[in-house]
Amino acid sequence: MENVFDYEDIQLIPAKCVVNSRSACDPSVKLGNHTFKLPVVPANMQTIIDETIATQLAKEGYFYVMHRFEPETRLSFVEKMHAQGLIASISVGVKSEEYEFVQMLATKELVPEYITIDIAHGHSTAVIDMIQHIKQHLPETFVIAGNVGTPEAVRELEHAGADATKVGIGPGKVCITKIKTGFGTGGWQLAALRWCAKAASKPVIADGGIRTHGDIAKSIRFGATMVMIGSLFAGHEESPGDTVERDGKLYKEYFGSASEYQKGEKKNVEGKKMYVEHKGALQDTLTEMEQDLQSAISYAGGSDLDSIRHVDYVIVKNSIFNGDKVY
Ligand SMILES: NC(=O)C1=CN([C@@H]2O[C@H](COP(=O)(O)OP(=O)(O)OC[C@H]3O[C@@H](n4cnc5c(N)ncnc54)[C@H](OP(=O)(O)O)[C@@H]3O)[C@@H](O)[C@H]2O)C=CC1
Ligand SMILES: Nc1nc2c(ncn2[C@@H]2O[C@H](COP(=O)(O)O)[C@@H](O)[C@H]2O)c(=O)[nH]1
Repeated sequence: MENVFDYEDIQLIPAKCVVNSRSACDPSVKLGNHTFKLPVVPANMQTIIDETIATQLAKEGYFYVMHRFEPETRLSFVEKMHAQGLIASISVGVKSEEYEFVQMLATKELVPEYITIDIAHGHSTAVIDMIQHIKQHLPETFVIAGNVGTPEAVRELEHAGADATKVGIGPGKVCITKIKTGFGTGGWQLAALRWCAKAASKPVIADGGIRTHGDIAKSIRFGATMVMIGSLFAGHEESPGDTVERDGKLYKEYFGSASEYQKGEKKNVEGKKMYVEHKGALQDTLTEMEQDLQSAISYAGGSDLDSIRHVDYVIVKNSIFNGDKVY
C-alpha cells in the first residue's frame, strides 16, 4: 500500500462553480431501489438509533439502519414500518438464531427493503454464508455486508451476493479494536476506502472515523456511495443514550457495540463508552450536513454529488487544521 492517509491529511481542490446558489446543488443519493436525501446514515448502534428515530428518518426521506441489539423486536418493527408505507432497514448477525429469523421473515412474507449484516470482521465464511442465506430466502432485499478493510474482502462479499459492502475496521470513535488487536483501518480509513472502492463493482459505505462534515465529501471523493456515522449523531436530544449533567453541562452517552456496556459482560471487548456534548435536535444536524454538502458540491464545480468524485486533491499530512481544534 502506497499513499496512506486519513481524512485530516487531505484537502479537495476547488473547481469553477456552475451554480448561482448552493441551494441549487443536490446531495441526494440512490442506494438500491430508493433515493435518499443525503449520502449519510446514522450508525446501527444502540446509543445512536431507536425505533422513533428510524421512523423519523424514514418519513423524512433519509436512509437508516436499525440496530440488531433487541432481536425480539425486529419482526414487529418491519411490520410497523411497512404498515406506515415506510422502508424497513434492519441489521442481523451471523449466529444460528439469525438464520431462523431470516427464514421467519420469508415465511411471513415480510421482506425488509434493506438488511445489513453487522459483524466486526466481515471477511469471513460466516458472513458469506449469511449473504447467501438472505439472498436465497429474501431475494428482493438489498444486502449490505461488512465490515471489511481490503479489496479482496469487497470482491468476495460482492461475489457472494452482497449488494453493497461496508468498509471500516477500527476507525470508530468508541473503537478499541486497533489497540486491543493491532488490526484495522484506524488512522488510514480514507486510504483504505479508496483501496476498497477501486475494487468494488457495487456501492461502498464508508463506516467510522467521520469527524467533520467535510469528511463526508472526502469519503464521496474517495469512492463511497454513502457514509455511516456514529459519534456525530450521538449527542442529540433524541439520541437513545442516557443524558448526564456535569458542571451544569449536558452530555449524552455513546458506547461501542462491542463494549461491555452493550454486551453486558467483559468478553471480547473491542469498544468503549464516552460522553459527547449535547447538541440539540437531530434535524438541525441533518440540515447543516445538507447545506455543507451542497456547498461542497458547489466547490466541486457541479450540481450533484457525482461532481465531488472527480475533483483533484492534495495530501497535506496532518496539517490542515493548523493545530486548531476542529470545533
Ligand atoms: N467496525 C468495526 O471496526 C467493529 C465493529 N464492531 C461492532 O461490534 C458488534 C459486535 O461485533 P461481533 O463481535 O462481530 O458480533 P457478535 O458478537 O454477534 O459475533 C458474531 C459471531 O462472530 C464471531 N466472531 C466475532 N469476531 C470474530 C473474529 N474476529 N473471528 C472469528 N469469529 C468472530 C463470534 O464468536 P465469538 O464471540 O465466540 O468470537 C460470533 O459467533 C457489531 O455491531 C460490530 O459492528 C466490533 C468490532 C469492530
Ligand atoms: N471497533 C469497534 N467499532 C465499533 C464499535 N461499535 C461501533 N463501531 C463502529 O464504529 C462506527 C461509528 O464510528 P464513528 O467514528 O462515526 O463514531 C460504527 O458504525 C461501527 O462500525 C465497537 O464496539 N468497536
